[in-house]
Amino acid sequence: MTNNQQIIPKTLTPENFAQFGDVIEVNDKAQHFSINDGFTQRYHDLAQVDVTEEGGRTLINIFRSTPLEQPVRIKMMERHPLSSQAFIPMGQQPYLVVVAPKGELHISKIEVFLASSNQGVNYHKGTWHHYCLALHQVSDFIVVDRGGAGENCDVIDLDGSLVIAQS
Ligand SMILES: NC(=O)N[C@@H](O)C(=O)O
Ligand code: NI
Repeated sequence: MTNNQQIIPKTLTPENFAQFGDVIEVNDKAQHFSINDGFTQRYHDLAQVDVTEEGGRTLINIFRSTPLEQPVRIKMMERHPLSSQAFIPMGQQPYLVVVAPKGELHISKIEVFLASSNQGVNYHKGTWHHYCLALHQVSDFIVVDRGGAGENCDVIDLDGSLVIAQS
């Protein structure tokens, strides 16, 4: 039996997520301006969509994700070496974001964030992450990622000894 190491999720902010990717949210630091006769504020260019390597094209998808049993054990990490991948929640539930810096995966570098339903995330190319982790109820996410040739998903299986504190 491996030792269980419990990880307490951090609050997701653009600053503490910067090494992994972008946080897609309305905040006063984001570039924004009035459009549509003043009836709309455009929060502009919030994430670096990077999908064109090796002739890739943009895909817009919906992921309908079922929550895993709590407490969530981290049993895998994956990365997309050819593209970014963005998750934008469509519902009202928070969700978990599990990431590690690009390059060689170091278990000790895994970080867990609790994202609110008002926050999307965009993993930069090569950022290690767990697949989509909904909480509390089946949740839909708009997912912007890459379609095209080439292997774009490296997966590493882990032993589940990293446990995310009940969220
Ligand atoms: N497999 C797939 O399309 N989804 C994963 O990449 C994920 O991050 O959820
Ligand atoms: Ni992914």
